[in-house]
Amino acid sequence: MKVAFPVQMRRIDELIIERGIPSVLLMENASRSVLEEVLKYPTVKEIAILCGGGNNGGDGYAIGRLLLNAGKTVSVIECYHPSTPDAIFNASLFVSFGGGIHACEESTVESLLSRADMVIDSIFGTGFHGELQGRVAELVEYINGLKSVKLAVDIPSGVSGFDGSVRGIAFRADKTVTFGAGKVGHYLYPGRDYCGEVVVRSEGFSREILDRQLDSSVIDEELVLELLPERHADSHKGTYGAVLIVGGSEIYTGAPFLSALGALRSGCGLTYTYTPPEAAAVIRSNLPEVIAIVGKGPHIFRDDLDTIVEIAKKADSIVIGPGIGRNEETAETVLELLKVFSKSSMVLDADGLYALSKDLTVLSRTEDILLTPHPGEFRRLCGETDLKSLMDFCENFHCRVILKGSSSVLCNPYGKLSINITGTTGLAKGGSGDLLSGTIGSFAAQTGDLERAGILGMYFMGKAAELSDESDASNTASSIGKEYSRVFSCLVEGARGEKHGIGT
Ligand SMILES: NC(=O)C1=CN([C@@H]2O[C@H](COP(=O)(O)OP(=O)(O)OC[C@H]3O[C@@H](n4cnc5c(N)ncnc54)[C@H](O)[C@@H]3O)[C@@H](O)[C@H]2O)[C@@H](O)CC1
Ligand SMILES: Nc1ncnc2c1ncn2[C@@H]1O[C@H](COP(=O)(O)OP(=O)(O)O)[C@@H](O)[C@H]1O
Ligand SMILES: [K+]
Repeated sequence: MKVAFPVQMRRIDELIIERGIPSVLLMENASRSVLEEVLKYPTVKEIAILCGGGNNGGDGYAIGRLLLNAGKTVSVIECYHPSTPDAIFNASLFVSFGGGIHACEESTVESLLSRADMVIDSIFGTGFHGELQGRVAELVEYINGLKSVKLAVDIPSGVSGFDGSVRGIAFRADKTVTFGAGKVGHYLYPGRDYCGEVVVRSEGFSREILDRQLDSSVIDEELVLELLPERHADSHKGTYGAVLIVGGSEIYTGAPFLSALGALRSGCGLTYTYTPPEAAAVIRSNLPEVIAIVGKGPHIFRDDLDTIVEIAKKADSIVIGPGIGRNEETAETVLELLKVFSKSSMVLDADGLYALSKDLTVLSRTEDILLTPHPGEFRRLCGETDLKSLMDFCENFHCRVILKGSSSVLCNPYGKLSINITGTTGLAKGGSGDLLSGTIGSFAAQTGDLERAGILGMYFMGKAAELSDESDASNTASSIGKEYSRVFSCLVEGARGEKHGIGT
């Protein structure tokens, strides 16, 4: 599902208006779709709408008029004077259809809000920046404490549509009705928490313009089915690629095992690991299908370089880092490997990223690398962890990065985002990152495309956690890796349903 940055959405609105649909008609269409969503709550009779001065406020006045016509009791609370032509027009229409407007400073506003069955937030939309302040912040905080149904128009006020960040207070919605396409800020935390259920309504928008203007996505089943490598009856292990995982140390003996589990279970033809002996023993006793090559010492050292390079000749992708540790010689060896493999398809994870932080210039020589840091690791590389910094980093170093979290974002050098929203708190436990890196390495070996592999890997691990029978608290990366089979089955069933018009 395509998603938009606010600036892209503004451009889409402009293009549609240039084609001849008046902006006020776009506003009417948007407001009608909100009306339909409100009418899905049959017990809601009395509604309070907070309106800002921009076009989001304009939507609010139009929604108010439509709700009055639908027989509801409606009060508008004016947070800012209407200032755009469409907001001014719709505010006056609301009044001429008998609507009542209250200034937000009025002392009766709180009791009016507490009486309402539903509160609609039409204060700010995609034009919001900064922080809610003064009386508006006070009212939003008051509303957040009420039991009524809360619905946000386009995006909850206080949430940045660009990156989901919230400074101070924001409206906490049960449902957010958005127009044309979801906004990036709907799907990234903390914004994702404030949106409740996100309903995308695109009546009146042109599919062709949306497709042409937008390249970022929230990863959904449809996209995954498009990207999933096919499996042919007439095939062999060579058809599905080979991955080499380099990692492990005498302390971290399980990480390469988890990474190899991800690789095996996501369909790779051959999985090689190169690890110190203690880590190889774990792999050999748990995953006999893996070709576990044993390193020379308790860590990956310079002495191992030649053998690793030799094995890598058989691999279509290389994962470096799971459990590799922070020994200084190991870090130097990792930097050497990055230079030697500069033309290979590589996933760099965990303490492989620690090694990279010692010399970021190595990135300028790599042609096809995906970094998979969590925010702590990314801060070490970049100094910041916000979305703009991530996008700048990928552009400057011409690389791909997955910034992992409760929502994860894959960013490419051209500012295209792929946002993963699958997953559970069962993944918030040591080991999940290792499982992910091997899964991505496996899909990279199968498809020859790291970005595609990153998208598939994130979705697979998250979906497997969702489908697992284990409770989130007691789930483990090794159990989640074993659930990949269910993800494949679900996708196949979904595809079959779609083919026969059943829907999923
Ligand atoms: N034709 C269109 O462009 C359509 C727009 N629509 C609505 O219009 C919205 C976008 O409208 P606008 O671009 O007018 O943006 P907003 O309605 O979000 O308001 C932006 C205004 O608020 C001010 N502002 C921003 N942050 C502030 C802060 N922290 N404190 C005080 N003031 C602040 C800005 O300076 C600007 O004047 C969308 O979210 C959507 O709801 C829909 O009606 C669909 C059609
Ligand atoms: N609450 C959550 N919801 C969804 N995914 C999560 C959650 N917590 C963690 N994850 C995922 O689990 C993985 C954890 O990776 P990482 O922090 O590197 O862990 P590890 O210490 O196991 O290497 C990431 O892919 C992250 O997106
Ligand atoms: K809003």
